[in-house]
Formats: sequence, structure tokens, C-alpha cells
Amino acid sequence: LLSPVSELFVSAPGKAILHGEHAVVHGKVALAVSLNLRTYLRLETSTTGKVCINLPNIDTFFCWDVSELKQLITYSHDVTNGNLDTSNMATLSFLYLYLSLFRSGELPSLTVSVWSELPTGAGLGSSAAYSVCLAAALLSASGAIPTPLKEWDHTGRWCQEDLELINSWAFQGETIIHGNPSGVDNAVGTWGGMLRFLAGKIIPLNRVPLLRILLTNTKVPRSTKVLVARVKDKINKFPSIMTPVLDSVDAISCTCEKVLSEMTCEPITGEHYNILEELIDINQHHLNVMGVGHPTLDTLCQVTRTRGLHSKLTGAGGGGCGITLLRPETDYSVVQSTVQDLRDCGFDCWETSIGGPGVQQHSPLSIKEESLEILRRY
Ligand SMILES: Nc1ncnc2c1ncn2[C@@H]1O[C@H](COP(=O)(O)OP(=O)(O)O)[C@@H](O)[C@H]1O
Ligand SMILES: C[C@@](O)(CCOP(=O)(O)O)CC(=O)O
Ligand SMILES: [Mg+2]
Repeated sequence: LLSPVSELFVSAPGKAILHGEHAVVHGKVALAVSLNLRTYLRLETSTTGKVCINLPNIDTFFCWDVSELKQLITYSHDVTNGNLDTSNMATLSFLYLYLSLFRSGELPSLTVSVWSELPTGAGLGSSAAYSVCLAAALLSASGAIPTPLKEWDHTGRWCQEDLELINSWAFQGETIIHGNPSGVDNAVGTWGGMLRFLAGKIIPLNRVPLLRILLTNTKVPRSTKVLVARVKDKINKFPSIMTPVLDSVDAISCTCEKVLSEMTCEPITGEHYNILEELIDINQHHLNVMGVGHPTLDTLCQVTRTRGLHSKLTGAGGGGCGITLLRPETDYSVVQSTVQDLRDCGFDCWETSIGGPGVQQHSPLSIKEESLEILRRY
């Protein structure tokens, strides 16, 4: 257990799915990569007899007496049903992990504050980054895993076995938020980098070319849970029509993986990029067939197409974010004018670097001052 009145900081990255969103829920391959946008969590143990959670991104702040929470332990296995809003889902996944991880001993008083650079509910895996941070911090506070930060370092990473435990509890948190997650998002939040995910099996892709990606947030709100359920209904209604679509997405992920690996062992040619672009276009059509497109995502594709660039939605769709592949030779001026066109549509748009580290423990010195100020405000 952490000593009374001590402070712990952790962070986890968001992700972009290159190919395989939704199909991955039905046992197909997905390729996903971590982003350089992160969620930060501060946990402070106290002697106040209270448990508090501060979630300023979603304007949610709660405090309970530890004695009140004790009575909830018997119900904590049965919380995943029912329709919950944004704030309730986040609160419930915190309570579920807190009560589960401390169920055998005394319930400790503590305050948890979370602040994210990621837009919430936009397809960049904010729910998974949140769940991974909760799992890492609460497992560490309970003594189930050690705190990896060395006195002289700014960041610390857990060993493989501890990461597996963090990932499995983060999956439980995701289940409360998503209903039926594939597990790809929490795997990227835990391990970072680029990975291939198939039916719970995680294969890190260490040899991948550096990809330039433009991220666009249409700012149309949506819920992953609702969209995943919508796709499931469609598959149940038209199994013989939808199964080949899912199989085709699987083949797209596999072809993309093959091309990416070729690009690391032979000189990169224009043809490699032509194939990557065609795969993006085909997958975007498939996602529309699945019923997870949105007029704003069509606009994104059309606007970037006029600049010779190819885009698809990323994550659950129905609004939220899309990715645009930039070619190595894509001129800075083309990127600038595309970004401006997309901003004129009312979207947020920025070029991003990919492949950031997975879940980490931090010293306060390694957290940007403005984030630290927000985390310590409550
Ligand atoms: N920083 C955060 N603070 C609190 N809750 C969060 C945070 N980030 C995500 N969540 C939870 O995750 C939900 C969004 O998850 P989801 O619909 O899967 O979208 P995505 O994972 O694509 O951002 C929010 O409604 C909220 O419950
Ligand atoms: C649609 C899906 O494939 C990804 C959802 O990602 P996000 O919550 O929209 O970031 C669902 C899943 O894999 O659990
Ligand atoms: Mg999510």
C-alpha cells in the first residue's frame, strides 16, 4: 500500500486505428497505433475517510464517505448493464475498479484526478486511456503491482507481467464504458507503439515505417457503445451480407500490415503509398456500409481528396475523428492549405506524431506545468 498522504502520477496514450475498427469486435484483425496525446492521472492517498474523483474534462466531481462505499462491494460485480451517460460511465468504472481492487482489505481514503489532452468521445481511445490510468494507479496503490519510478528518473515503466495485469483491469473499465470492447484500445494504451490485434492476441509491430498522419476532429459527438451495438444489430439482421464485409476489412488490415513491413525492408516507392491510399478508400466505404459513417466524415474525405489526399474515419465513427495519410513528398504548403480547408468546415485539424510510449508512472517534473496545475487543483 502507498503510505498515507502520498502522491502518484501515471499517464497513458490515446490511439488511432489504421484499419479494423468494429470488425475487431467480431474477431477480425485490427492495426492500431498510439498517439502523442495522453491522459494523466493523479492519485493522492489521505486520512480524510473520503474517496473523491475529479474529472474536469467531463465536468464531473464526486466525493463519498468510505463507509458508504463499503456497502456497495456486494453489488460491484453487477454494474455493467443499464444505460449510463458520459459522467455516470466514467464514475462507475472508477468505483468498479476501486471496489474490486481493494475488496480484500480496508478501503483507503483517496482522491483521484484525471486530465486528458485527448478529446473525449471522438474515436481516439480516451475511454481506454482513462481505464488504463485508473487500473495502473489503483493496482499500484493497492500494492498488487510495484511503482516502477526510480528516485533519479522522470518516468518509469512496469514489467511485462504487471502490464498484463494493468491491461486486463483496464479492459474491465472499458467494458463498463463500451459494453462490448474488443480490447484493442486498452492494449495500445498499455503497451504503446503500433500493434496488430486479433481476438485478444496482441502482436507488437516493431518494424514499421514512419507515417505522417493528419488527424481531424469533426467535433460531432457520438458514443462508441451505441455505434458498436448498431453494427451488431446490422450483422444479426443481414448476416450473409455483413460477414463478407467484415472479412474484407480483415483482408485490408492484413494487406496493410504486409505493405508496412515491406516498406521497412525495401526502398519505399510511390506504389507502396498508392496501395495504402487505396486500402484507406476501400475501408471507408466498408465503414459506411456498416452504418458508422457521417456526413461530416464524407466532407473530410472529399475535402482532402481535392488535395490528392486519402482519409477514413478512425475509432467508432458516427462523427468523431478521421485520419488522413500524408505522403513523404506531400509539401508543407499542401498540408497547410488542407488544414485550413478543414478548419473552415468547423473541424479541428492537426498533424500528429505516432508511436508514443504506453502507460507510465511520472515524477511531477515530467508533467507539463499546466496539466500538473489542473491535476493538483482539486
Ligand atoms: N478524461 C476523461 N475523464 C473522464 N472520463 C473520461 C475521460 N476520457 C474518457 N472518459 C470516459 O470515456 C467516455 C468516452 O468513451 P468513448 O465513447 O469510447 O469514446 P473515445 O474512447 O473514442 O473517446 C466518456 O463518456 C467518459 O465516460
Ligand atoms: C469501434 C471499436 O473498434 C473502436 C472504438 O474506439 P473509440 O472508443 O471510438 O476510440 C470498438 C472496439 O474495438 O472495442
Ligand atoms: Mg472508447
